[in-house]
Amino acid sequence: MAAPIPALELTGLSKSFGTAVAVDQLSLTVPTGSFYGLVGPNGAGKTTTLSMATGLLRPDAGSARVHGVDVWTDPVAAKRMIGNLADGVRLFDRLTGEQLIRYTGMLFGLPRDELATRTADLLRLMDLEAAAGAPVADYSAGMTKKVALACALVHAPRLLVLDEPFESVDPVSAANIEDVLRGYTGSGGTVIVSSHSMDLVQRMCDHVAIISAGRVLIAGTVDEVRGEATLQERFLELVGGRIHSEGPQWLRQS
Ligand SMILES: Nc1ncnc2c1ncn2[C@@H]1O[C@H](COP(=O)(O)OP(=O)(O)OP(=O)(O)O)[C@@H](O)[C@H]1O
Repeated sequence: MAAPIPALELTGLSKSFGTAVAVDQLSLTVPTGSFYGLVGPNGAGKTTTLSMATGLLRPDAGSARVHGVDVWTDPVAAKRMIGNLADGVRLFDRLTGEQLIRYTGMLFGLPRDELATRTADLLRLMDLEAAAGAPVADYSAGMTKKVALACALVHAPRLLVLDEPFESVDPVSAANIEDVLRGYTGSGGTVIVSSHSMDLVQRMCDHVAIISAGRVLIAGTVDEVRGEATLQERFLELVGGRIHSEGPQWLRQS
């Protein structure tokens, strides 16, 4: 029997900025229906990888396929299947939260009635109903993150690519979002999420890849990767870089 087509398949992805290699022949297979965590130290290449995987940044080499569709040769078909919460991408923040979600849904050609229902559902889910009529420019960091996440969900994509989705999000909203994402993967959707929270990845994800210096150090199910240790311990063991110190002398207060 032929192997099932993965939700996301990255093959030999590479990207340099000048002489600095950000992503170095990175390959990764994200199975359909998985909740996949991408972790790594600052500057490891997570955002660069996800930007190339979602059609935002052209790779120097390699390919990205979403459910078998090449992101760079057939971008329209691929992007229809992707919901993307990207790091550092500007939103049309003169729009209100409600307008921004509706506008995003319109770009995907959703019918007006359906869009009204989805927008209302998403505003409720993200606890943004009270702020729905305010311009996104006036939102807090966490509210901005939540409205961007709502935009990523509105067209019910088959693959969700979320760069640090819980950063700045309050615990109640995070728990609500977590429930929705679990329901989504339970129904066959796929999530790939980058995070610095090992606890969150260990709790939520069934697969994880640890990347460092633009390469995959290890990838597999969370249980395979962590073995007998916690994910945090495994991460520190593989990535290194701990400085066992109480800080410089000049900082000490006594
Ligand atoms: N537009 C750019 N121009 C120059 N260098 C860049 C650019 N984008 C990323 N880099 C470099 O590429 C490397 C990988 O960056 P990237 O943002 O992908 O890391 P990251 O794993 O997402 O880090 P963090 O956890 O800090 O968000 C870093 O060395 C960074 O300085």
